[in-house]
Amino acid sequence: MTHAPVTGRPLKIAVLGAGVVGTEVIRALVTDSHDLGARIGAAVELVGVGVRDVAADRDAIVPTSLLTSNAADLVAGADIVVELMGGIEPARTLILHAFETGASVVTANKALIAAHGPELYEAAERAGRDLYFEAAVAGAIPVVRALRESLSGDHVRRVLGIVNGTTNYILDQMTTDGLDMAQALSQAQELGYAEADPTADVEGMDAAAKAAIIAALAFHTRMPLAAVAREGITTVTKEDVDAARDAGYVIKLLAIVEDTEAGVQARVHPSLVPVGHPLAGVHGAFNAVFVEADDAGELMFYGRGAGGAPTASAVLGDIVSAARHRAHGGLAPAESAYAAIPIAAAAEAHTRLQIRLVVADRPGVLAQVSTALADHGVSIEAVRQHDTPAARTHGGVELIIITHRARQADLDATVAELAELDAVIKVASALRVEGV
Ligand SMILES: NC(=O)c1ccc[n+]([C@@H]2O[C@H](COP(=O)([O-])OP(=O)(O)OC[C@H]3O[C@@H](n4cnc5c(N)ncnc54)[C@H](O)[C@@H]3O)[C@@H](O)[C@H]2O)c1
Ligand SMILES: N[C@@H](CCO)C(=O)O
Ligand code: NA
Repeated sequence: MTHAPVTGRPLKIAVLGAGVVGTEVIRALVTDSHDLGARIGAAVELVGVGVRDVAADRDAIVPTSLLTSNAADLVAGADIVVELMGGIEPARTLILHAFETGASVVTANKALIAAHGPELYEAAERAGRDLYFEAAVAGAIPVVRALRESLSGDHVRRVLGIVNGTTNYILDQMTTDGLDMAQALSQAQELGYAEADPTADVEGMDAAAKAAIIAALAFHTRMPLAAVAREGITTVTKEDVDAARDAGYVIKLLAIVEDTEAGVQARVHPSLVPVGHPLAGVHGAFNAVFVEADDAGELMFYGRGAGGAPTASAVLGDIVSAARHRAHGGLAPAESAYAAIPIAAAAEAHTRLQIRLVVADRPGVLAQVSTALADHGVSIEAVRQHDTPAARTHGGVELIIITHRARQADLDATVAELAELDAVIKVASALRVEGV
C-alpha cells in the first residue's frame, strides 16, 4: 500500500482524558498515525495525554511517557487539543486556553457545548481556529456535520432523535427481554455507554444537551439548555411498556426539536412511537436521528451513538478535518445563530397522550372521563379497558385512552382534572405519542 508523502513538522495533538473514549482515540493515534497523516497530507503526532492521576491503571496502549497531570502546559504546546474529560470545568477553561494559544479544538463534550457553545465558538473565531464536536451528538453518526454543512442550504422543520444509547438500551431490554431498569442500566454501564454519572442518561440531561445542540444547528438559532423541556425514563414501568405494545407502539426516549409558529421548541421525554415508524426499529444502544426538511424531505441517520470505538471514530474524523485546515488552510463553520428565533414555551407544544387510568368498574365512568377531556378541547382517538392484576389491587380496572393531538397545556389540565374525578382511582401514567 502506498501513501501520499508527508513532509514538514508533525502537527502536535494533545488528548485530555484517557477514559472510555480517550483510550480509543489514543489507540488510533498510536497505531494508525501513518494512514491519518496520509489522509491529512501532513504528519500528526500525539504529544501528550492529560490525566488526573499519572499512576492510575490504564490500557497498555496509552504511552506512559506521554502522561501528564499538567493539562494547561500540554494545551499550550499543541496544534490540536482533543478534550475527552467531560464535565464543564476544567474542560471549558482548558479549551479557551487552547484557542488563546492558537490551537484548534475537538471535543465530545455535549454538556459543555450545550451550556457554553456561543462562548467557545466566539473564542474559536477570535483565534481563527476550528471548533469541532461531532462526537457530542449521536456518537459515530455524522449528524453534526450533516446539520452544520450538508443541510445548511435547506430548511429543517423538525428533528426527532434517539440520541441516548443508555436509555435506548434500557427501554429496549425492558421491551424485549423483560429486564428491569436497574439490571439494564448496569449492563449499559459495563458496556461503556453510560455517562460518568448515569443520572445524566436516565434523567434525560444527556439527551437534553444533544437536543439543544441539534436545535441550534438545525434552526440557526441559540437554544439555551435551560429552555429544553426534559423528562427522563425513571418513571416508565413495565405496565407502560406492555400497554404501549398492545396499542401498537414502543416506548423510546425522544429528543424533539421543532420550528413551530410559536417559536423554536426542544423537548426530551419518553414517547410512544408507532411500531411502523423507522425510529421504532432502533434497538439496543443504537441511536437514530430523523430529520424532516423542506427540500430533502425525510432523512434518517442511524448508527452507534455510544461506546469507546464508535465515539472515537467521530473524534478522529474531526481531528482529520482540523489537521487538514492547520496544514492546508480553511476553517470549520462558525456559529450560525442569525435566525435568532424566539423560544416557545413547553406548554405550547402539540402532542398526543396515552393516559393510563385505574377507574372504578361501574356505570357512568366513561362518560365522566370523556367529559373531562371534552372540557379541555381534547378529543379521544382510542379507548381500551382491561382487567389487570395491578388495577385490581387498587380496586378498579385499567382504562387506557389515546388522545388526538392537542396543546400540551390542555393535555396537562386534562390529566389534572382526571386525577380529581371520584371515578378515577389513580392516574397510572400519561405518556406522549410522537412520530405520527
Ligand atoms: N462513552 C461514550 O459512549 C461517549 C459517547 C459520546 C460522547 N462522550 C463524551 O466523551 C467525553 C468522555 O467520555 P468517557 O465516556 O470517555 O468518560 P470517562 O469517564 O470514561 O473518561 C473521562 C476521563 O477523563 C478524566 N478526567 C476527568 N477530569 C479530568 C481532569 N480534570 N484532568 C485530567 N483528566 C480528567 C477521567 O479521569 C477519565 O479518565 C464526555 O464528554 C462524554 O460525554 C462519551
Ligand atoms: N451516555 C451517552 C454517551 C453518548 O453520548 C449515551 O448513552 O448515549
Ligand atoms: Na455524531
